[in-house]
Amino acid sequence: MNIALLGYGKMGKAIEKIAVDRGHQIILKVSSTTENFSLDAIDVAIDFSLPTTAVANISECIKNNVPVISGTTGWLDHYQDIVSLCHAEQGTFLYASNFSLGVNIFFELNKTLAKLLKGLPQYNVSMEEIHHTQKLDAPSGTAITLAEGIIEATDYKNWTLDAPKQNEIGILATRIENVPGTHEINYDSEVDSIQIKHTAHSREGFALGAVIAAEYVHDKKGVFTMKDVLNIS
Ligand SMILES: NC(=O)C1=CN([C@@H]2O[C@H](COP(=O)(O)OP(=O)(O)OC[C@H]3O[C@@H](n4cnc5c(N)ncnc54)[C@H](O)[C@@H]3O)[C@@H](O)[C@H]2O)C=CC1
Ligand SMILES: O=C(O)C1=N[C@H](C(=O)O)C[C@H](O)C1
Repeated sequence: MNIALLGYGKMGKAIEKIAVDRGHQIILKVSSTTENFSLDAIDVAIDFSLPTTAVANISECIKNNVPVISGTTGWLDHYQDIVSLCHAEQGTFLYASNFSLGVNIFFELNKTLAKLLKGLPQYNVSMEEIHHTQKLDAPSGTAITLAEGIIEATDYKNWTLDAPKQNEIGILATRIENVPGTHEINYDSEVDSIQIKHTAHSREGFALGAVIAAEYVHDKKGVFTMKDVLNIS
């Protein structure tokens, strides 16, 4: 496939390596210094840019009939606008807060654990996400997806970065130099604790999942998620 990288930072570079190893060509790299670009001859675009640039990048691809996947976090207030645009233009779009195959399994484990603990109010849930110090958004997109999974399965209503009130999931966002991404969910009662945790050892897992997702969508139409890619029902 001919791939456009919309964002050529830490993730763009990790994706380039894996895409080339899998036989693809990177024919466009867009960064903050790119003034104009053409999407001619692009089979699929991969957006890992900034919270402030993702919506424009994704819209441009959809309007030019170029399938696009995005891993950029921090822009999700506009997710439904993008879904509507994609349907209106009969385009192709996939967003994932985390492309790691392991994290997508972890999302399912999280929902199963939440369902199991729904009837046991003595367990109080909380979450910690740890990332590198350059990260622009907090909490992470992954932590928001995890919290939404718990909210869907239980009586919790919201997540918060502040001290949690009744029915709120407290998220602690910690920033430490060079940490690629760690997410931990804790259920604490007076007598014991249950914890589940995913630790990324590098960005390679995110990048591999993104290339696999790009390969999946490039010849399809519609709005997809990693559940479609991984055939999770
Ligand atoms: N969904 C997932 O699996 C993952 C998501 N992320 C997210 O991906 C995004 C990028 O992460 P990193 O690569 O670590 O950030 P980064 O800061 O290293 O790279 C961002 C790049 O975007 C470029 N950029 C600026 N304006 C642009 C524009 N208008 N169009 C295209 N590119 C532009 C910058 O020049 C920079 O190279 C973040 O939102 C991060 O949270 C990061 C890792 C995994
Ligand atoms: O910014 C990052 O680095 C990451 N961002 C994503 C998120 O916000 O969840 C995914 C991953 O944890 C790394």
